[in-house]
This record gives sequence, structure tokens and C-alpha cells, in this order.
Amino acid sequence: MSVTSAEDAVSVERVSKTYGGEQPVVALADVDARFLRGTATAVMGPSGSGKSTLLHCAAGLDRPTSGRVRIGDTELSSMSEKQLTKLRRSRVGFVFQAFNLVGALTVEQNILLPSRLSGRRPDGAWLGEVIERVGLGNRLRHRPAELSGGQQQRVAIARALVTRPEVIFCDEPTGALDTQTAAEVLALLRSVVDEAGQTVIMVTHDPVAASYADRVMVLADGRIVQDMPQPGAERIAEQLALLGRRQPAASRQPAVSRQPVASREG
Ligand SMILES: Nc1ncnc2c1ncn2[C@@H]1O[C@H](COP(=O)(O)OP(=O)(O)OP(=O)(O)O)[C@@H](O)[C@H]1O
Repeated sequence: MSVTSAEDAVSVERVSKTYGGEQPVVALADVDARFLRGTATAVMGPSGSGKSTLLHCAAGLDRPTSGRVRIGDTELSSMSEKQLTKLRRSRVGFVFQAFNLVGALTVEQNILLPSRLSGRRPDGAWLGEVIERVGLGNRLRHRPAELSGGQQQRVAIARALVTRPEVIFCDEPTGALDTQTAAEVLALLRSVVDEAGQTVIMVTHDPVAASYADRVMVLADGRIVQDMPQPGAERIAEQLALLGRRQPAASRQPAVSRQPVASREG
């Protein structure tokens, strides 16, 4: 059992998640994990190993079947849907592979959307800093369709940062980007940890993306099977390959990527 501390941005304690239906699927089995403030963690593992489920349970987007999730010292299991929505709007940020920007809004309006939804006035100085950090100062009046993929993801990161969330959850943030653009986005995420002291939890399939993290956690069959402090991309790739060899062939099939429902972000 994990012991939570004030240093934990997020902790999950004995978390299990079973999806019902005719053939129930155990997506997470008794997972214990703590994510320290001011660090970046990459969550990796074969397709179907439970990465997105862990991210969604840790972020309050989904409820575990059993176990406890805390963001800071707030326990999520006793919260109503309304309270969870409020928590998601004010205390966590999300960055998804598909950017999930609102096409009809400008870059600036997209960045300000979480503040508007949570009814809080954005802090002007922080907004200016976020816009400068993501390098979008000259694009504020553009619409997402007028931007490159990397620029759109930078808007999504700015949007995730604007409410100064305690944790930023990223699901394959570089999955739709080319190598060079991915490196820029990862450097940006790294800088929000190093310079703004924020906490990033990122699901990724890419060992290079994972090598930007302070720690790499590997899941298999709904359990944490590796927890590596600062492994390089080569070691990560090696460990994943070893794991791949141990997996039955059926679970190595690439799955169609499932995107979270955009409206659940709010
Ligand atoms: N809504 C759902 N209903 C039923 N089963 C589900 C549901 N969502 C996920 N699963 C199952 O739970 C298991 C874990 O899924 P999850 O999406 O967390 O894996 P993942 O590691 O993120 O996979 P990928 O890398 O392919 O996105 C899988 O067997 C998956 O088929």
C-alpha cells in the first residue's frame, strides 16, 4: 500500500478497473503509484495494458472500480460528478493526441476557454508568460485550422497551463506529430516541469518521448511491471522489446487508438 505525502501531486492506491459486459475486462489490477510534484512521468506498455485507463482514473475522467485516487490531498472517490467536473476545470490540464481545439474559436479564445468555463478571470501576467513560453504571440487571432500540427499542440499545452493546474495529463501528446515537431513539444513540456514546477503524467508509445521524463513506468496486463528513474531511450526500447517477447501474440496486435471524448475534458 502506498503512503501519500504532501509531495505527491497524484497518488493512486490499490486502484482496479474492470469494464463490464458479457466478457468483463480487467484493465487495471490493484495499481499503486505516486507521482511527485514537479516531475514528469511517462506511462508506457503494450497496447491494451491499461495506460489510458490509468491516466483517466488518475485525472478524474473515469472512476476506478475500487481503490483510491488523490489529486494533492483531495480524494476523488467520494466526489460527485459536479465536483469532479469542477476539479478537472481548475486543478488539472489535459493534452491529447488529437489536440481537441475548438475550430470556431481563435487561438487566444481556445487558450482562455478553461478560465471561462471555470468562471475565473485569467491572470494577465501568467497568460502573457504562457503565450510567450509556447511561442504563439503572433498567432493569437488565427484559428486552429490555420496552424500546423505542432502549433496546434502548443495551443493545447497553453490551454492546459493557463489555469495553473497542479497536474497536466497527456495522452500520446506527440502521436500525431513528426519527429522534429514532437521534439519541440516535448521540450516545451519539459520546460513547464523544470521552470514552472508543474507535474506532467504522459502516456506514450515512443521511447524517445518517454526519455524526456524523470521516470518511466511500464504497465502490462493492468499492472506496473517496471518503474525506471531516467532511463535513456535505448534502455526503454530494450525493456519494451523484452516485455513484447513475453506477451502472448494476441496482446501485441496494434489497437486502433481510442480518443477520449472531448466533452469529458470539461
Ligand atoms: N470502455 C471500455 N469498455 C470495455 N473495455 C475497455 C474499455 N476501455 C478500455 N477497455 C479495455 O481495457 C484494457 C485497457 O485499455 P486501455 O485503453 O487502458 O489500454 P492502453 O494501454 O491505453 O492501450 P492503447 O495503447 O492501445 O491505447 C484493454 O483490454 C481495453 O480493450
